[in-house]
Amino acid sequence: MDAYCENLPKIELHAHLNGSLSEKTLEELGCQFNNVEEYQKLNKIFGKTEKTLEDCFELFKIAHNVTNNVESVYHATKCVIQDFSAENVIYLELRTTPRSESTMTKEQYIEAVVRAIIDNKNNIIVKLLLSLDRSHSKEVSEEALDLIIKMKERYPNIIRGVDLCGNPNEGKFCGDLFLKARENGLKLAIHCGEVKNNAEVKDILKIQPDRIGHGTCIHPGYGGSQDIWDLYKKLKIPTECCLTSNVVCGSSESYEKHHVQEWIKNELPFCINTDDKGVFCTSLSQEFEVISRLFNFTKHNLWKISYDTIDYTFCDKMEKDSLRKYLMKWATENTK
Ligand SMILES: CNc1ncnc2c1ncn2[C@@H]1O[C@H](COP(=O)(O)O)[C@@H](O)[C@H]1O
Ligand SMILES: [Zn+2]
Repeated sequence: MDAYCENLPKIELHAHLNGSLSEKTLEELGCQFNNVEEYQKLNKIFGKTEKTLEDCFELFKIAHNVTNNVESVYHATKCVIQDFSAENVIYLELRTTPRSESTMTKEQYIEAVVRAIIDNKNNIIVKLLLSLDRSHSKEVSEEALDLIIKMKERYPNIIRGVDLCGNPNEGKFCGDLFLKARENGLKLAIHCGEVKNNAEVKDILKIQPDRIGHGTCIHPGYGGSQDIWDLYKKLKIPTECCLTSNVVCGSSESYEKHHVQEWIKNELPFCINTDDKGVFCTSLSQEFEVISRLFNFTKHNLWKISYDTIDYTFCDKMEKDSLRKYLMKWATENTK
């Protein structure tokens, strides 16, 4: 099964650039050995306390310290694309928060990421989602959104959507920003219910994002409420599940108790993702192995997850059709 998960053509829809850097990439970017170890420390403790989610947000600073100029942002993006491609990810939606540093503006940051995407599209389709960080002030986010809209007009085939990310215990969801993003042709993928916050989850669901991230605390068995779950079941918004991320951060008690089981039981749309494969020391193949073990999935079940995920991507119809064709052909050649 492990080889099958590795070989299966996969679709990754929830990967944060600076959380996805491998040990090798961090070293190439000049990261010290002890900082690389620190970046990966959560996976080693795997002990989950309430504090680990908070710890996690500290770790991104390690990557941010070495992706602080256009060359390093370009290199980081290139390496992450190549790493995903090497494990047979055929379609990747990478997300990142535009960041300014003393040597680059947010616009130059986005340009560097886009350039790396354009230069590294062998055997893989890559789209970009730009993130707003919930811990930033509304003014900062408004300005960032205007830039995102401008850049989307410059690169309409690459920049496809907006994400809301950042420490879920900080800041808040500003619905009007996302409505504006949508009016300007951007798709919405919003981190939703990573921690219990029923009022916010309701506000997010009400604007009907195209996808939600995690969805941990929506079901009543996981801190949500019955009316929120009923609303979710009616809307059937595809949920980006990131099992290892949730277990390592402690937002899920264990793989066995992960909320994805409610999606499976109720036949609700979900996809499997890595979130931050560098920080959590995972890969998309590994996430497929986890889910296959948990639910005794057959090869066909796993293939179907990959195939259904095409529906939830933010690419054009023609690209979706070509992905479907590719997976169909792969199935006929690999299912004996
Ligand atoms: C663990 N669950 C999560 N929940 C919410 N936001 C997360 C996250 N994991 C990562 N990020 C967001 O992604 C940024 C790093 O990548 P970029 O600098 O944008 O490429 C983090 O700073 C955080 O805002
Ligand atoms: Zn995330």
